[in-house]
Amino acid sequence: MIELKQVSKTFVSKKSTVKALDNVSIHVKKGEIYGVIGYSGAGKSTLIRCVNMLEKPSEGEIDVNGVSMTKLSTNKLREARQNIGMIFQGFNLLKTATVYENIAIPLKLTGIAKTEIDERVKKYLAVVGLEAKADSFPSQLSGGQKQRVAIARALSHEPDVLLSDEATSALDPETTESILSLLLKINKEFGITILLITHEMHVVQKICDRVAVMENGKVIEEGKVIDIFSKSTTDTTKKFINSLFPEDIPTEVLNSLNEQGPVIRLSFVDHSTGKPALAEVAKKFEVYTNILSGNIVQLKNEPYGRMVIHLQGIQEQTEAAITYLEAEGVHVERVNL
Ligand SMILES: Nc1ncnc2c1ncn2[C@@H]1O[C@H](COP(=O)(O)OP(=O)(O)OP(=O)(O)O)[C@@H](O)[C@H]1O
Repeated sequence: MIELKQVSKTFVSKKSTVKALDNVSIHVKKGEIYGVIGYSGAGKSTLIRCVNMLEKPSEGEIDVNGVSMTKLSTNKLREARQNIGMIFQGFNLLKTATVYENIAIPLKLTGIAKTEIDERVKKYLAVVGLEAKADSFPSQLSGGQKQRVAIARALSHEPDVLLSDEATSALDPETTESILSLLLKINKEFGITILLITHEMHVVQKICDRVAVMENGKVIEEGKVIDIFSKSTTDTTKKFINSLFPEDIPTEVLNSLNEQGPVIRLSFVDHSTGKPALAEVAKKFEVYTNILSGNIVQLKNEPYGRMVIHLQGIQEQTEAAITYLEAEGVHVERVNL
């Protein structure tokens, strides 16, 4: 549905040259929610802005729903953009227009008949749960409500693709949850393909099917969210995942525990793997298992858990326990400093 082929973007000014995108290739499939995560300056905004040609790539090709965006004339590009909705961190609503008008005005500009506009505004305000706010002005709405208006405005053009540029970054945690649920709902109900950029792993965890991790303009890891969680290879990706599993074990405690037996980090997909395997360890081997921290997060399609455990016992037994856990499909990492 969205394909970036070897896309690069270089910003050149008198003072500097910045390669914001460096040979990026990703393929977002029809109907999926695809996340791009990275720290500030990684190139995420440039990437998403290239998809609808708000930014023109220096090299490479971009296809959206079979249309080669990089080759379109200005007129054709305007047409193609109708098929690509976009929502922003700052909502981008017209302050002096009502909620109704914020959705209706852009529709009018595309030449849609008045009755059809009225139908669409009402339909999509209902989808985002804001029928009662049609006559309100943006200043009378909360941040979450403003983002809902922006989502209704994007949907009213009935696009195949929705681009989300840090749409929840300015919202509190509870409102973020409700907007993420809304994005899931519209993805499911309308089959809209969603490409989102974020710096919050929580957003990827909750709603994405696949994810690309960006650093210095490059995609450094890419794949199904569950695979990135369980098999990440780069420090940057690990840091993003670790943000969901705070461990906070003081250095002194860790050092003193390691003297009495290994401290290990277990990760597992599905509840059925981690905890039962640990219970078996306690039965089968002469080791005491002491849980130092643990958390299970719900990914879009499956749960993923992590625990930090201290195994106390003679080395032969603790090593046998680790081998057993690995054989049971639990990923084991030693926690040393
Ligand atoms: N119009 C521009 N002119 C010059 N440099 C730019 C321009 N836009 C972005 N850059 C540079 O390109 C790099 C990538 O920026 P980009 O905004 O795409 O990153 P980002 O991952 O979205 O970060 P943030 O979350 O902070 O916006 C940065 O070094 C930035 O300074």
